[in-house]
Amino acid sequence: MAPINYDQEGVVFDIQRYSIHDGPGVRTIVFLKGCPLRCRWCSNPESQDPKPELFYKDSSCIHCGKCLPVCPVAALSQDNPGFVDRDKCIRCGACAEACPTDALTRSGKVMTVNQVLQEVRKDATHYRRSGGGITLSGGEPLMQSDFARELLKACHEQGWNTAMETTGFTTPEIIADVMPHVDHALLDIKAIDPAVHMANTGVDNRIILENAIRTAMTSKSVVVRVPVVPGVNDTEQAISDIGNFAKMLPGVETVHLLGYHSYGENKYGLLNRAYPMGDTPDLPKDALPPLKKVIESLGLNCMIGG
Ligand SMILES: C[S@@+](CC[C@H](N)C(=O)[O-])C[C@H]1O[C@@H](n2cnc3c(N)ncnc32)[C@H](O)[C@@H]1O
Ligand code: SF4
Ligand code: SF4
Ligand code: SF4
Repeated sequence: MAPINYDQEGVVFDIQRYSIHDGPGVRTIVFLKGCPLRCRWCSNPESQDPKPELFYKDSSCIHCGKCLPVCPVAALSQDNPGFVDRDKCIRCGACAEACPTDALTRSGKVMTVNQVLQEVRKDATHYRRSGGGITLSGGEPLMQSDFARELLKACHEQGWNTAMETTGFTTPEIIADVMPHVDHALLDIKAIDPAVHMANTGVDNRIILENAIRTAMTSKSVVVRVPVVPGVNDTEQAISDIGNFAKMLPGVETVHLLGYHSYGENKYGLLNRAYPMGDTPDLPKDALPPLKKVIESLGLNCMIGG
């Protein structure tokens, strides 16, 4: 195996410590920026653009004007200081550094594998006791495949368990390159019907379904995850289609059902974007147990949440 490149850089938008979700034991979740999908319900809209970007919180702006002169490309307006012309913005972050109230903040920073390791190491004693480790999430972690691979290799070198939340929308070569370094793959399947998938995520699901088979054949443990979204896949038929697909993946025994929530809505506002789900209510709690039964009737284990 090639030596680990600890200087490999990636764009990380969050590191969450002490998570008890997204893999076994206590986990540190490292969120990588960039995603080729545009799921209408995505709870992390700041994850989608591969580069760092600005959040602007109007209610925190005191109109001091300190952000205006530091912008090298005049992407901020005199009349509405925090409003960002996102086509002009070169993501330098100077305005966020100048802002005294954090009305402007930058999401995403370039980190090396070594820098992420130093952060993750703070939880390492909990990994040993709980069988936990690191989970790569996003965004789509496979969009930064070189960084993901080197980070996963470095974690294995430390003896830490690795997991990845992915939708697998990438090339077969990247699956073959990265997935052998993942102990637990949490594989999202959002819809089997190609038209439904395209209309709600912006991409064809053929690659995803083919790569799900490749992932199942490459990874040590794979769980299929389904965000259950009203009007998209919250019917017994849609869930049964996903269950039947999961059932034929080698080694897959478990499906997680995640009910749609609108927790990410406010972040769309901070990015000056409209929320694609409008006022769609969160999936009611009683909608999931019957769908769980559908999965179980296919001979699979099913967990609500995950
Ligand atoms: C933020 S995604 C990151 C991983 C990858 N991009 C994906 O979608 O699988 C992590 C998990 O959150 C789920 N998710 C995203 N938005 C959601 C929402 N509004 N409600 C419920 N689950 C959501 C995804 O389906 C996925 O299982
Ligand atoms: S991030 Fe840089 S380019 Fe973008 S608005 Fe702020 S100062 Fe201007
Ligand atoms: S520096 Fe911050 S508080 Fe001052 S005008 Fe700019 S966004 Fe508003
Ligand atoms: S694949 Fe995941 S990160 Fe990408 S848009 Fe969909 S939910 Fe968001």
